[in-house]
Amino acid sequence: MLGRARTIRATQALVDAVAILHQVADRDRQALEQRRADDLKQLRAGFAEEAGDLYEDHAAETSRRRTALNDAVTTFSTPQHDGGPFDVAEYVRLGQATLDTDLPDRAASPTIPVWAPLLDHGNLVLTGSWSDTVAGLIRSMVHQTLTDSGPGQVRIRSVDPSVRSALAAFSPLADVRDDLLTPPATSEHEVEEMLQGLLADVRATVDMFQGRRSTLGQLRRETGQPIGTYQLLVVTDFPAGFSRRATEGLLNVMRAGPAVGVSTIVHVDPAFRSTPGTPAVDTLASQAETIAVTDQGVRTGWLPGWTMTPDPEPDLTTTADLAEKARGAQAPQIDFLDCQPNVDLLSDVSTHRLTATIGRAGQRPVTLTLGDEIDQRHNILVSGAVGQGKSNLLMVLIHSLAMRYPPSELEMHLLDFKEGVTLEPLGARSSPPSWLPHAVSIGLNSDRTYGASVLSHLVAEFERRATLMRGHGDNITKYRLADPSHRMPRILVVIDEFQVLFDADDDTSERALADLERLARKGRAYGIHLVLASQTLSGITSMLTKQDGIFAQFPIRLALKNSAAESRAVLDQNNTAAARLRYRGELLVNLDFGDVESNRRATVCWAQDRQLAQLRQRLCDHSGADHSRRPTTFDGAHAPSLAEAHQKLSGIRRSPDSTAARSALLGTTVDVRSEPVGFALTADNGRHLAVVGAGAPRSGSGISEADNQAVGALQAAALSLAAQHGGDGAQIVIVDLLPETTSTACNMNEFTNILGTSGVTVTRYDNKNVDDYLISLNDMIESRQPDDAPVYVVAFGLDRVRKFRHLDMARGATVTPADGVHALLRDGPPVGAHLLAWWSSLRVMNEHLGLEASGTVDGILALRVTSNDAQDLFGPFTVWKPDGPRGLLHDRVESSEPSVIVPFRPLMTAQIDTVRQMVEQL
Ligand SMILES: Nc1ncnc2c1ncn2[C@@H]1O[C@H](COP(=O)(O)OP(=O)(O)OP(=O)(O)O)[C@@H](O)[C@H]1O
Repeated sequence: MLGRARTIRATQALVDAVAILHQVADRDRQALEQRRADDLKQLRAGFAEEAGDLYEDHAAETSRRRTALNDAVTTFSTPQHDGGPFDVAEYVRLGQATLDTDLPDRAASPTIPVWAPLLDHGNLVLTGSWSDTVAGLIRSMVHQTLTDSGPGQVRIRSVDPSVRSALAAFSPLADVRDDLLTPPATSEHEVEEMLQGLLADVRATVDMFQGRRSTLGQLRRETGQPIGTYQLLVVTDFPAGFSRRATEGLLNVMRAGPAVGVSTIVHVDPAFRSTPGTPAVDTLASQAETIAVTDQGVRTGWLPGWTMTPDPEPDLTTTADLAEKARGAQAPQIDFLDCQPNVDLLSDVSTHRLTATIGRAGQRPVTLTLGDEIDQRHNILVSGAVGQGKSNLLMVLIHSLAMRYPPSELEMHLLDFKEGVTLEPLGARSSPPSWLPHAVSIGLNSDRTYGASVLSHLVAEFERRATLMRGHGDNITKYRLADPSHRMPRILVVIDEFQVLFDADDDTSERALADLERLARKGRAYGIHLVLASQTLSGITSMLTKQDGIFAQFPIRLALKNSAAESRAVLDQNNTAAARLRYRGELLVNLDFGDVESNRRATVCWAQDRQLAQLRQRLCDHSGADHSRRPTTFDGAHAPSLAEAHQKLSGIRRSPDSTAARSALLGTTVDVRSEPVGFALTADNGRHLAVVGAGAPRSGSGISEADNQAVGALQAAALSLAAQHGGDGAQIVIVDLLPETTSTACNMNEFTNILGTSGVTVTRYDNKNVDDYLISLNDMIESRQPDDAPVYVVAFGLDRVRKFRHLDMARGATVTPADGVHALLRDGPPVGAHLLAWWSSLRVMNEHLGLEASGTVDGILALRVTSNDAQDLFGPFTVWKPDGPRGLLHDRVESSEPSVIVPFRPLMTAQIDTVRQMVEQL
């Protein structure tokens, strides 16, 4: 602002000074001519002395005036720019002008800096044959336009039919954003197209002015928003390449453009002839200030009588810096809370609609309405390239809604498929409570299985609602109006990077797509609204359009800056406007399925993490921070700890009935409820569990032995069984054949000690005595009675038994360890004996089980096994690519298909005391 005020004052001063100087110059010239004549006369008359004085007087006078003028323009020669987005190069400096005089001492002539009005003010027409001077002047003007305007503010377009490539040095800008420097138009057709595009831009901005007489700069300053777009069109060798239509277009752009941010520099080469019937060059010149480059020098139309010496060309190597600045350009921030309307916290009802305020367009708030019966806009599609403000936009949308509606009016399911922490603070881990009370489930680092399960949960909810509503109208509004006591919150489902759901061509993808389609088409009636966000929609559009266009159910399109291809994907085939956005946080709001006519530019308000946390704290306070309503958080990258396993045990009470089935807890479901998953150990034959596959990746994954999933699953199983039995005489036999490093990393010693405090009898075997123990199982099973207290053999690393089928005759053995294990497998469950064992290799497990025991194990938990092994285990159609902490659990009796679980982590060193205390309190 300051810079502009100074610029205006300085401009005025300059104009005044130049006017004075013109008068002076004219008077001087007349006087000079008169005096010259007199001089000659006098000289001839021999009065040489007097003539000398006269010349001296003139030199002194002009020097005095020059000093005064230079003083007047000093401010102007150093324009003030604060580097903000509102800066615009209103004037560009061309060089120094010297007053044409016939004085013998030209150095004594006055000189002034020459500034040309440009953006927001006018156009320039530069005539002269193509030369270094012409090229230099053009480059200098473009360079200043870019340096003196806010970064990324001005787009340069060019018409270059003779391929002069005068602007080649600015090409780094095109790498930042293809619209910052578009390829030059060279053919007549391209020139016409470019001018049509510019005219459309001009018209769109004129519309935005709504009849106000103003310039774009004034409008921006008034609104505090970088609305509209500044563009500089550079034409070389006019009229070459210009058809009559293009010339008329150019004239229109020159006439109407400057006030709305489009200025033009036209180089006219007198060597080129115009197409007959086209407006003459003079007509162009009437819309511009003129500069003439001739052999006699450079003259400007606005300083007649002065000759200009152009400034040296600027250092064009700095264009890379300009490009870098443009890359980092950011919209002015609009505070999230300032942007929100003045409504009471958590006081709105969602019977008719949901309303959120996400930013501003000029001074007007940008409000989105979902679910309204008249507008029929129910779902939102969001896109934005990396780092363009998508996370912020989603957080703004979520929190704007959360402020208005209480959780009884609005519930949310939030899913994030990218590795990120955006949603994490919304989960229930925070203290004091600052989670999002509206969130039912939050999926961080979600995987496809989880995503698909959220969608099927929502489909189930939708069906539940459909049944409820029967007889009360066919949509949520009617249902709620029919009887105000009907409580039915609307549900908002936000899925960031949702395309990940369709990454593979498999069952999960198919299921997810089918559910998503149902929700998108029918969910609206039941108050379920989808917000799907993505960086890269273009890859999946074809897939989604094949399904009869899911996107046709998403009237609201929100596009942050992205490539032209993405812009087409999120908006419309003909709509590349998102590629021309300039800032992070600048948004194209389109409420009409991406139709190009409905584009509206806005700036998303900016929500700071701390501000949102405080807001959520207030929301938690207001809604009573009902702990039973904490969101369930599923973090795909993390396995639940044993301490959490223990918390989940609170649901599994000790049963006084000793014959009741006990459940060995192994992990949690990959779904909205994130529930404990157990394997029931009943007295039926086959109730054993085999864990198979590597428990941790071999190397380089960042997952260490301390996270060994096989150990974690079996520790949780043992701990949960102990919790269910306590002191009823049950036994847990730990067979620890783990390599020492794994055993130590997973705190097996501490774990066994803790288990011992639970009331069950714990015994432990290792490599040294495992053979004898396994052999003894044969007799043990034979001697047991059905009423005996259960015994659970929990074997960690059974494939490390070296002499599994070895009959040790030397010691008089009559059975092998294999016989003992087979006896347990075959006959154990009816007499309360169960095996839970881990083999890291499927081959070894098959060898161990052999024909004798095949089919005697109902439960298989596969960890890191190959796809072939997974198909051997679960059937030829199984797709299993374990990535992260996941296991595929199949209870062959209970279900026809395996399901994905997240196995618990082994006992962590940091949790030893916590888990010990928990077990002591059982
Ligand atoms: N509306 C906005 N106003 C001001 N600054 C913003 C706005 N939106 C984003 N920014 C700036 O851009 C940065 C990136 O924003 P954000 O994390 O939302 O981007 P993103 O598109 O989600 O990025 P990514 O996909 O890479 O995680 C923010 O840290 C902030 O500095």
